Amino acid sequence: MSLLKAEDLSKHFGQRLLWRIPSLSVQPGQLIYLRGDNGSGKTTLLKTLAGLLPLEQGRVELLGQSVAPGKGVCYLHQQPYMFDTSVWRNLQRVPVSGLSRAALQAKREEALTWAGLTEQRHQPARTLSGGERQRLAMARARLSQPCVWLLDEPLASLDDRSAIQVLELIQHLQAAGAAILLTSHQSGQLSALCQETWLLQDGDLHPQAL
Ligand SMILES: Nc1ncnc2c1ncn2[C@@H]1O[C@H](COP(=O)(O)OP(=O)(O)OP(=O)(O)O)[C@@H](O)[C@H]1O
Repeated sequence: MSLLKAEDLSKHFGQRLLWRIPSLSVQPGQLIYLRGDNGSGKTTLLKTLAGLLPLEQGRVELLGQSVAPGKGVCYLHQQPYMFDTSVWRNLQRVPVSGLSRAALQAKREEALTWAGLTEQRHQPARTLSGGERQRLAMARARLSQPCVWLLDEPLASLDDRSAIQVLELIQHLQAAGAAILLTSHQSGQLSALCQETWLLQDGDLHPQAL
């Protein structure tokens, strides 16, 4: 069963064809490393799969339904946006419906602990380190329980320790059955973890051995 499935995708900027992708699919528990040179179109592909950019043609479906931003698929930018308030209030800014106040509070606490940010609870989010920001962005996203995570350079500018912390969160999501598609220019840290690599090159998407 595919979680995310896309067919007949293409993207142009003006006359320039960025990529053409006949089909792709992502399964539960899959961790896929999307590679490609600068400018090959990785970010544009992730945003297209997240429903954040309009389709020129074809379709992108999550469990058989057209993708819609924020519904089951999340896209996280390499420099996540931080609301200009505390870490805790950043979690409070995420709209979550269908939970009692107490259950929502517990869910936020769990997300904070999951991301290893309990000590930073009252810290202004904009003062967090790069790794802490990435982890807070993941904790916020987790509140909406996406089943597909599209992570754009989650390890960029992180030292080894911070990268390991982020990778642990990614592995935890994967173990829980989420599908993760991520880009990175630091292949070394990913080769042991990813089941599959996709190379975006000259407008085509190629599955590739690591
Ligand atoms: N809105 C836009 N209008 C015109 N060109 C764009 C637009 N957005 C992106 N591009 C171009 O499309 C190409 C692909 O950009 P994209 O950010 O998807 O590449 P990338 O593979 O993620 O690159 P990097 O590894 O450097 O992050 C680049 O040449 C970029 O300048």
